[in-house]
Amino acid sequence: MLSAQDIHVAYADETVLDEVSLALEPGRCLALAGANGSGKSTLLRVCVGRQQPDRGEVRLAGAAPREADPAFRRDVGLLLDGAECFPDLTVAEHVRMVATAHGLGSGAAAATDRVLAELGLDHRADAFPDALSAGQRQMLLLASVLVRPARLIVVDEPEQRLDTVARRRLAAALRAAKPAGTAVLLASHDRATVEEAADRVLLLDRGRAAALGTPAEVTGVAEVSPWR
Ligand SMILES: Nc1ncnc2c1ncn2[C@@H]1O[C@H](COP(=O)(O)OP(=O)(O)OP(=O)(O)O)[C@@H](O)[C@H]1O
Repeated sequence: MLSAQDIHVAYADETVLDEVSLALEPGRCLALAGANGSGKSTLLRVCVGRQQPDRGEVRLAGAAPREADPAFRRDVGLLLDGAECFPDLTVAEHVRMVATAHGLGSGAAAATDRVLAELGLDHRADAFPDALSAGQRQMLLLASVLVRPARLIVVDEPEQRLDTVARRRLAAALRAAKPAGTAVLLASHDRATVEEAADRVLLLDRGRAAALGTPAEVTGVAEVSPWR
C-alpha cells in the first residue's frame, strides 16, 4: 500500500531524516514514535507527497503520492497540522458533506450518525465549530477523516487535545478501520493510543530509525524509547 525507501531530508546543514524507510500493508497500522523534533511529522509529509525528500522514494499504491491527484484524494484520508473547519457548518453538516463528497450518497447521514456516536461527539452534532472545545474540534476533524472510505488513513498526533476517554474512542476507531483493509499511518506521543491501534511502531531518534517492532518491543528500547 505504502512504502518509503531511504528517505533523506535536511534543512540547511541539519539532517532531520537520515535514510529512513517504512512499509505499510493493507489492514495494518504503523505508528511513528519519538521525541519532539525526531522527524515524525516530516516523514508523514514526505509519505503523502506534501514535502519532497532530498533523496529516497515514496510509493503509494505503486505511484508517487500527489494530493492533487483525484485517486489520492479518493484513497487517502488525511489529517495533518493546519486543518480547519468551516465556521458556518455544524458538526453533522461537516461530516455529512465529507461523506457525500466521497460517494456515500444516501448512506451519508447514517455514516455521520455512526462516526459521531463512535467518537462521542453525537451530543454536539448541531453545534458550530466556534462553540466546540479544543478537544471536540479535534474530534470533528477526526470524524471527517473516519467517515469516508479510505485505503489509507494518515494522521499526525490525532490524540492531541483529547482526554483519556476520547483517546480510547479514537484508538478504537482507528483499530476498527483495519479489518476492512484500511491501512493506518500515525505519529503519536501517546503510548495507550499506540498500544491499542498499532501493529508496529517505528521509533525515530533525531531523524534515524532507532527501532521497528511491536509496541511492546519498542517500549523496551530503553535508551530512546519515548515511554521509558
Ligand atoms: N521548515 C523547517 N525548517 C527548518 N527546520 C525544520 C522545518 N520543519 C521542521 N524542521 C526541523 O525538523 C526536525 C523534525 O521536525 P518534525 O516536526 O518532523 O518533528 P516531530 O517528530 O514531528 O516533532 P513533534 O513531536 O514536536 O511534533 C526538527 O528539528 C525541526 O526543528
